[in-house]
Amino acid sequence: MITVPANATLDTPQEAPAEPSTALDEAPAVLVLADGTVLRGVACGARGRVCGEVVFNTGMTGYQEVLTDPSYAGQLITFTYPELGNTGVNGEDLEADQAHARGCIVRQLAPRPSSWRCEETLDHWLSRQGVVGIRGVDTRALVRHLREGGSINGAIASDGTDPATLLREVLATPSMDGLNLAARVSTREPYTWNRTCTAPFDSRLQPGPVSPYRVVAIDFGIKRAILERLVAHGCAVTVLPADASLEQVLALEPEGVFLSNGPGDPAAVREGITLARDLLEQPQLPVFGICLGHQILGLALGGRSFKLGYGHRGLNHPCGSPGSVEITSQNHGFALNPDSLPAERVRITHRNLNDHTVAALELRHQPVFGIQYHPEASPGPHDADHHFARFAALMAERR
Ligand SMILES: NC(=O)CC[C@H](N)C(=O)O
Repeated sequence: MITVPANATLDTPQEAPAEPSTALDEAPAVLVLADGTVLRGVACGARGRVCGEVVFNTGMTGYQEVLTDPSYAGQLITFTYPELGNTGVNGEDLEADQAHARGCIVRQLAPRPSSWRCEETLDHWLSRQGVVGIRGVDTRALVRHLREGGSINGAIASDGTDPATLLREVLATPSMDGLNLAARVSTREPYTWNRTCTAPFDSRLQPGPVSPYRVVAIDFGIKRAILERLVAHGCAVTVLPADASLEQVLALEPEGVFLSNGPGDPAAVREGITLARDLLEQPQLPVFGICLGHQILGLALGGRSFKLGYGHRGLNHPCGSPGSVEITSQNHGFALNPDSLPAERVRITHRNLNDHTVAALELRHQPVFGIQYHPEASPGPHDADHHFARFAALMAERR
């Protein structure tokens, strides 16, 4: 029997701090594709209606990194992982200052996130970011449809717009292909970057150089994780806008130049292709391109790009070179035509083992290489992080 002394004052129980509201929107929403397909669901994120290319990502983690990756600018992303938002949203796992995806299509939104890093619910963050979402969609059926018919334009509406009206809007919306989307997401002003990720995950890192390698990164939609990995591998980075000229780059006396990832059709990034062509005239200047940067290198070499059926967007894509396989993080809708690359200058070093498309290339006689996949991961496996060390080694050799 517990007795409480008469003079004891039992504090009145403090009101538990109000949990952030996790009540989900129950308003109807609809997804319409350009081929007339209609999928009904429930609103989440921002209310409204958006049009864009409907793509899918098969990753089981990393929804926050994907939604903020500028490479997804203008796209409506379907997540095949059946429940999203499990760990909420935090202020660190961002690849840019804002979400760049326009829409989010999910099977189920976790009603109550659970993570010590959670700062707000995904639903609330999507709403603040202006990303129009739809949940309760049969994402398996949708992804099978996209795989069979290819990526396609579509629209999400949670503002009561009827499917027929929405279809007319989709059909009236021009394709993004052929547009220079990199120019829209690139920085307007140069800036420097010297932070690495808070938890360097690569214990194999060699001690950095006495003075960091001077790297100029061209921002076609650069992911923050790439900047962090360059710094982790001993670089001090100056980021220039997508339309930087050779003179602006060389004025910074770079030891290496990085061509970044980014959205849209690589053939439309004309200033970037011109710059890459000029950089290739500097025979001893190390150049490293990732994803869009890799494609721009290939185009600058006289190669041609083409659009994949439904793209590669996920975290488990095997890419191989003789004797080795890397499990890679991928997000691209275009690829380089291997037969269009000049074999006397270019060696294709890696292929995507799912469909044999070009996954990486290097120049035979210059310190230049391109990676179609994402060695910075974020999200995804870290198998390919060594490509950053390879870039650093090319600069170290020239010191
Ligand atoms: N992540 C990227 O850099 C994407 C490159 C290009 N926009 C593509 O879709 O292929």
